Amino acid sequence: MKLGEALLQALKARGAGEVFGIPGDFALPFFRCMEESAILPLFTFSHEPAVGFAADAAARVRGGLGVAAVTYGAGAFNLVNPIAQAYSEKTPLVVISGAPSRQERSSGLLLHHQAKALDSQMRVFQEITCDQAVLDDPRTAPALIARVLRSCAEYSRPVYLELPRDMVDVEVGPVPDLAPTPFNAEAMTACAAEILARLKAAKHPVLLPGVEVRRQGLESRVAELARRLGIPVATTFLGRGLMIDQDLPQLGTYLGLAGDEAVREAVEGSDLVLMLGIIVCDTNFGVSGHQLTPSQTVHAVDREVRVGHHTYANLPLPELVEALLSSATTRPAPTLQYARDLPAGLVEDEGPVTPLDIVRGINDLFRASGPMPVASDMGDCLFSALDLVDTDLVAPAYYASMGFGVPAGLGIQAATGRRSLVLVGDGAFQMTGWELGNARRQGLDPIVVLFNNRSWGMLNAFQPGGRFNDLEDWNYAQAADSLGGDGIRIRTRAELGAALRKAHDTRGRFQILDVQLQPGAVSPALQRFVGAVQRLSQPRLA
Ligand SMILES: Cc1ncc(Cc2csc(CCOP(=O)(O)OP(=O)(O)O)c2C)c(N)n1
Ligand SMILES: [Mg+2]
Repeated sequence: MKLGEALLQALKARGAGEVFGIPGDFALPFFRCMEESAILPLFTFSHEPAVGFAADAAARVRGGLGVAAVTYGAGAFNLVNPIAQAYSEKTPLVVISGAPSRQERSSGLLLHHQAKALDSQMRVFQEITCDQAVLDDPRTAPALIARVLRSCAEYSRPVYLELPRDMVDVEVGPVPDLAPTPFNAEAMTACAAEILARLKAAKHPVLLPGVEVRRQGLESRVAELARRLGIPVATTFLGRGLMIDQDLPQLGTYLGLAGDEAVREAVEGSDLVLMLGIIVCDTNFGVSGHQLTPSQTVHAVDREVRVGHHTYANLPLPELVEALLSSATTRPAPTLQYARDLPAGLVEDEGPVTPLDIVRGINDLFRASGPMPVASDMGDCLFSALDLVDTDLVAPAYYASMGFGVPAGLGIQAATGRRSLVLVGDGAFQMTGWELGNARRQGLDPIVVLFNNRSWGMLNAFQPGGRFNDLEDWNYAQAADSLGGDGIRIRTRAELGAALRKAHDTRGRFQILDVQLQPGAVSPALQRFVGAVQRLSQPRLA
């Protein structure tokens, strides 16, 4: 089999559903191979950041691997930011970069697209991926592909494959199926026993599932564990949208001082917080009223399990969950006091629209017509998304790069066939919103709700008064038609309600709802975060 085809077959066999990419001369043979073999559908964009964001969202929403294919140098370096985000937020994403041929590398010439040296690109990607390989030898390429793709899945992090353009059509053997990386079964048993003993002794245990639970397809098994152990479940800022389809004793989303006080007390006052696949970062725990201590937590992430003050190495999360389930004794379900009533009932009058009105309108639409998968960008839209009804939600809630929303909405529909709803601010839309021009030819038609406050408003909320945050209004609705979609400017709540229903009923063309927000109008969630940060920045009384 040709190396290019062997690689595509191996990706498909391991859960990839499509490739997102932009070609270049170093990648032309691989793009031709993709088109002629049709092993995986190819979706192309106009700028590589969108390629990375779309591949990231595809992996998050569907599971399996996301795939981003680019050319060497100018293409791959454009991809660094989205891959850094995928690394930080633990998305299993495969970067395939075309590269100079073996003959070109030994020509003695400086090659176009190269940076400092021919392997500079590899060195950059070593910082934002968990495994890498150059496929420059047909004898080793299949085994390298197998190893790197296994790392991608087991560590739920991006990986990097460099594919010299003269290698794509070289005959290779099949990519072997590798057994999972082994682990110490005795250590797994001991670890599970120790966790269960701590849970048994705990009076108010809480389970916090994190992104690894979604990335490794463990939501139903973790839900079964919560039910079996009778432990209430809380999600985090980054884990918003997790466990929504599970019949569970759900507390809600833990946001520290910026969230629901009852949820905060349940988590911070717990004598055992079981954190499975959680990233312990500032957006998850930065506004905590009380920082969780090792004595009150068990934390499993990145194949390590920290129990109190000691750590078990190389214990994969899926097997840990099964080990806990196999020995867990059934305990009664917790009596839950917390049921959050989410914003709804948009008043469709002539009043100006606020971010909370947008949430009300979307929640009304989802309750009337069924939820859509949501992609949120960074900005106040991300905080607004916290108050959406339960639905599949992908959002950069930790690395927090702008530009994610529209490409992610396109990636969701490419990967699942489900039309997405995108939440994006005007600043982030200016970065990647124009990728909507690639929607129609590829059969994609997201609904884009644009929070237009004519500013980098979130920054104003944290540090008011900077004129440098002001933006011009580019009249995004007017641009829609030239890009192949429909757009409408919305000034009142009545216009918002009607536009959401019309957009939902219009298929085949993307929809831009350019919602004019009053300057300074922010979501309650962002207001709570700003208040919590200010509260924590006050000198603490001794
Ligand atoms: C790639 C990148 N560059 C800068 C920044 C820093 C930033 C975080 S939030 C923000 C303003 C976002 O403005 P927008 O209009 O989209 O949304 P809103 O605040 O609701 O008005 C900036 C510039 C980030 N996070 N990513
Ligand atoms: Mg804005």
